Amino acid sequence: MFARNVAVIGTGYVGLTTGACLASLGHSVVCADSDRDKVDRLRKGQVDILEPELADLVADGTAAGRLTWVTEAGAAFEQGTRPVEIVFLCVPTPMGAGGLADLGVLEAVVDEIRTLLPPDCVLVTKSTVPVGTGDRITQLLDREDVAVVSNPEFLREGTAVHDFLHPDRIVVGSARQDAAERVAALYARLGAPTVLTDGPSAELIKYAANCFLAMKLSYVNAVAELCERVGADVVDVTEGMGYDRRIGQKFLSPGPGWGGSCLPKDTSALLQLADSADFEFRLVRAAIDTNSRQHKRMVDKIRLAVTGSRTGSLSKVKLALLGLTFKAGTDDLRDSPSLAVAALLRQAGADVVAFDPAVSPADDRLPLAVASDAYQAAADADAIVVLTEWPEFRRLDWPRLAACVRTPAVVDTRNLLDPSVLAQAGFTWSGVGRPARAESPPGGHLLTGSATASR
Ligand SMILES: NC(=O)c1ccc[n+]([C@@H]2O[C@H](COP(=O)([O-])OP(=O)(O)OC[C@H]3O[C@@H](n4cnc5c(N)ncnc54)[C@H](O)[C@@H]3O)[C@@H](O)[C@H]2O)c1
Ligand SMILES: O=c1ccn([C@@H]2O[C@H](COP(=O)(O)OP(=O)(O)O[C@H]3O[C@H](CO)[C@@H](O)[C@H](O)[C@H]3O)[C@@H](O)[C@H]2O)c(=O)[nH]1
Repeated sequence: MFARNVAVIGTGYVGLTTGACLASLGHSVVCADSDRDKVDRLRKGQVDILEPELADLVADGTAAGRLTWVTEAGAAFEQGTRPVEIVFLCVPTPMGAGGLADLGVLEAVVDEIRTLLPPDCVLVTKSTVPVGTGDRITQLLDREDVAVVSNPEFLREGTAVHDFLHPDRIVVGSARQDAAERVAALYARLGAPTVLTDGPSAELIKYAANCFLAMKLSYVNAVAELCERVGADVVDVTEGMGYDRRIGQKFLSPGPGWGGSCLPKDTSALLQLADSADFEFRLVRAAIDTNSRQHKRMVDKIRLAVTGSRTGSLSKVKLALLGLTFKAGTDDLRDSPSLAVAALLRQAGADVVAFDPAVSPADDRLPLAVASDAYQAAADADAIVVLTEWPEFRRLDWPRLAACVRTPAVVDTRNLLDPSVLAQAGFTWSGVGRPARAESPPGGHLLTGSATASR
């Protein structure tokens, strides 16, 4: 393998993982971020996101001299003795006006570095960008010698390092095949299937994949609703669906709705892209609508648990919310369904106190009270609502919680808890797509082979 000189611009979930993992593969990487405090912390080996293995890779790469840190994107090209050959753009592309991806930061960075890029280098977009962005970057650069390549990233938060080093596939697209191959060669040691294609196809693969995942989740949330109406159990239904290898067991867990920094913005951006191509992408529209409805459905469930009616008043009702991050294993609160449900509960007049193992009570990003543990959050609560599937919630002392609350009711929007454990502690339990039970259900059982259901 040839070790390459690489620059990474933006050191968030994607950029930091990219930089640290490429360094672990033997490449020399200089990481640039405009957030000076973050760069100072990284220089000291401090990683401020919750990602297993990332801090170790950062420390190893820094100690080996293969990872260095700068604050100006342009300064990334002045490091080391050999010129930077490949430059990754890993800056944010948040949801902008009308649901379009906001390319303001990305374009500003391209403008900042266009004259500073070393001759004959490759500029790679790893940020998620709409189809046509590669062509736009080529125009903005106005440099014949610099090739533009799309290399979308598919890592998940909470398993970012693992996903980067064990990818299902690598996608590289460009009008310049030689440049695409140079980028693909960076990952050669990973032995992953590699799709070499044109720029627009690579850009679309990213959106098409994320929107497919979002549709799968909205479908499963709709199946869960149907289960409730006809008396079926979604846990057994999805297990039975998932053994079909064309469907698979993963991404079949119903919940309070899908969220995070990617699926919501990417579904919106794909809708806008389709719209601009005069195509009404009704499936994606339905997935988004089903998701917003899911938040409201969770509030109705809570009303039912607390007042006995799906339309009962939540005014002055005290609710303990367990889980604020958009899924377990991350500290990311961006577009979290928990926050969407919490906002609806507050609008309905409820008094909410939350606990999340990854969110500090001193965190001032949140418009609600955060307790330092589940027992404090549950004090005098009319119901406990599980919103994020942190495994530690299963291990809570439920009899102790029963002694803290005003009414022993649990609404489990992730089907995380064992209803029989709760029943023993005196709680009523309601989940999503499952009959409300006091005892463990018989469950779908596999008579031969072994169950492999997982997210
Ligand atoms: N988070 C994910 O799981 C994930 C996965 C795949 C793809 N993506 C895509 O990757 C991109 C980045 O996402 P993220 O979650 O890593 O974002 P992030 O917000 O975690 O990190 C972005 C980083 O860019 C830095 N930055 C902002 N402006 C800059 C500038 N002008 N110069 C240098 N640095 C600058 C910020 O300080 C921050 O450290 C987005 O397009 C996103 O859609 C994200
Ligand atoms: O069975 C499931 C699986 C997920 N979710 C929810 O779906 C959302 C998204 O989860 P996940 O996809 O694991 O989160 P991300 O880390 O945002 O990863 C997605 O978005 C990234 C950014 O584009 C992509 O790189 C990843 O491939 C893609 O999975 C979260 O709210 C989860 O709680 C469920 O409700 N049920």
